[in-house]
Amino acid sequence: MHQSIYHHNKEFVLESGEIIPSFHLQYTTYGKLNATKSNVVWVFHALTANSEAADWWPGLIGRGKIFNPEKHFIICVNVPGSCYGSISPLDINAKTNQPYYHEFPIFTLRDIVKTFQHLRQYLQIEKIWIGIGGSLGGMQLLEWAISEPEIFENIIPIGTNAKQSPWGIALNASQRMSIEADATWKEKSDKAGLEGLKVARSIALLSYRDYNAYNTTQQGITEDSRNYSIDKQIYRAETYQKYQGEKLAKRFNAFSYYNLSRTMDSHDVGRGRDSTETALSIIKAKTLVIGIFSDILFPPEEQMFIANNITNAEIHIINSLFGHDGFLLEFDTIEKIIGNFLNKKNLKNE
Ligand SMILES: CC(=O)SCCNC(=O)CCNC(=O)[C@H](O)C(C)(C)COP(=O)(O)OP(=O)(O)OC[C@H]1O[C@@H](n2cnc3c(N)ncnc32)[C@H](O)[C@@H]1OP(=O)(O)O
Ligand SMILES: N[C@@H](CCO)C(=O)O
Repeated sequence: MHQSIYHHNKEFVLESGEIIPSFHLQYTTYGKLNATKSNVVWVFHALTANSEAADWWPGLIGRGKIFNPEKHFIICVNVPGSCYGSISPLDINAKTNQPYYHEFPIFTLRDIVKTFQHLRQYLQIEKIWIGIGGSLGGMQLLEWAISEPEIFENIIPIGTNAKQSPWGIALNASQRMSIEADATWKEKSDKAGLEGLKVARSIALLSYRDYNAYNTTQQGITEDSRNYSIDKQIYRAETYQKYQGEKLAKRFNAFSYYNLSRTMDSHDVGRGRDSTETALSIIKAKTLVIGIFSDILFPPEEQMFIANNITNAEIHIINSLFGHDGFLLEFDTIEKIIGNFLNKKNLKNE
């Protein structure tokens, strides 16, 4: 594993028209580029992950796995706006000499892809054998496969969409409202909005799981409250929500979260390209779309829409108890589907 930072010390114009003096990207690589540079696997991470893809996708990336550093050159880049090493709201704004905080510009998916294209050129990568990503990662992948259709040989978008849905926007807007309602949110401090962030994660989690998941894992009351009277009992589903909020607040910040949710809401591969369908039809890569039946955030209909509009795309919808988060947990099933796809297409995986 190798971690690096790419510094782009030139002005960068965002889709909004805002100009930033420079940007930097934290990226992690596993394995080596082969002589023909034909073994690149570009992994795109989701909302709160980082560039260390083998850590959060251990069932897919690693020695003996389908994406194997002994054979492949695997790269994952932390998205601009996130808090794991790339340009972020906590960085110093050269114009004010203060952290950006609330002034951090929104990177659209198209802006993110443009920063990745600079990194690709810097690394002298001409072709990407496989691009793969779930959720926000899939959004990056689709946007890139449309803006540079010659670059990707194969793409595997998972649990994602081509345009953020009103449902997704409503969920993100509610999460932003919870951050805005935090009395500390207006403060210029790294810790501003952390209580609101906890609530935001709790709201988000409801869309990452579903009714059955909670029924299966969060029945009943906590051990501690077993002898309490009925009005004082504490429900496991409640402590779960609270715990998940606390857990995120320990490793993330409200500024990155707020901004990345705006990034997601701006997602529309059809913007300025006639229509979403037309945009998807530009993709030339062999495409495997994977969805999850229990995903209520990016439901199977959205996966079918993607597959129906990309020439010869293959689609699989899998079962998972974990809803949307199934893309981070159903390794065995996903690995098998990818393996079959590669075999069927006679794609060498050497
Ligand atoms: C630096 C970094 O860490 S970034 C990279 C890591 N993060 C990422 O990659 C982001 C993507 N990953 C994720 O979103 C998550 O890790 C997932 C979806 C893969 C898995 O989610 P998890 O939270 O581990 O799973 P799950 O929903 O089953 O919850 C289990 C946790 O809740 C706790 N829990 C379960 N039920 C309850 C309850 N009733 N009350 C309180 N806590 C509970 C468990 O003890 C466990 O705690 P732990 O995480 O400290 O071990
Ligand atoms: N659990 C994922 C959900 C977003 O797809 C994350 O935290 O990044």
